[in-house]
Amino acid sequence: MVGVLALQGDVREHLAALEQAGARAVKVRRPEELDEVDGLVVPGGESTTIDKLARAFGIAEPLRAKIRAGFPVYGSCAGMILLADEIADPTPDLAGRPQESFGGLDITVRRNAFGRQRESFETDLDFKEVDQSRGPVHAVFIRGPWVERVGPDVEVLAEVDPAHASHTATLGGRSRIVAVRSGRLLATSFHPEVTGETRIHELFIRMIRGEA
Ligand SMILES: NC(=O)CC[C@H](N)C(=O)O
Repeated sequence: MVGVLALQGDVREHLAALEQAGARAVKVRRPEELDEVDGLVVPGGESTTIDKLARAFGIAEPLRAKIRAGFPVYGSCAGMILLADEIADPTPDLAGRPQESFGGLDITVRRNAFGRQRESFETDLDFKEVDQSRGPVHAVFIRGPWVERVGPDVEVLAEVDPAHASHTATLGGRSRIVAVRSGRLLATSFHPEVTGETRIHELFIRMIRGEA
């Protein structure tokens, strides 16, 4: 059974995508519920809000500990930010306390890297570790982050090619990393759960089962 962290964000879409990819999926909000699932999806939404709510619900620390112990987690968009060990531009809250992440992935992410809402875009990606015979992965980016640094144990699964994006200026003429994996942690800057694309969730389910 796979959980979706249900504090804020597009929880329902991830539950549906997991079911479509062949897993049973449930919402997870409380620390006890973490122990009932074999892996967790951290959805897209607003990473500062999810961070604050996770601390308020007392689930941030238990989740950090589980991640350190090898628990499989897939983070999409805000979820990628929450899995990153380092946020390039952490937003402080009203008390001046900087945004925190759960961490686990040895990467540095930049929030809203492609620009604001109106710079949201879609593109096709070559995505490693998924069935290529089903074509490229169509990716929707909604105020997504990109990955600015990857550690030695992090595998890059997909990059946005500046030639394919409407973002030549933002990208500065270079490709940007938008999907990574390290051990049993998976993260994408984009939202496969909104396009009917099931291969990323299928990959995550295979990772949980130890098949990928
Ligand atoms: N679609 C998303 O998840 C956007 C992420 C959001 N910009 C953040 O920084 O948390």
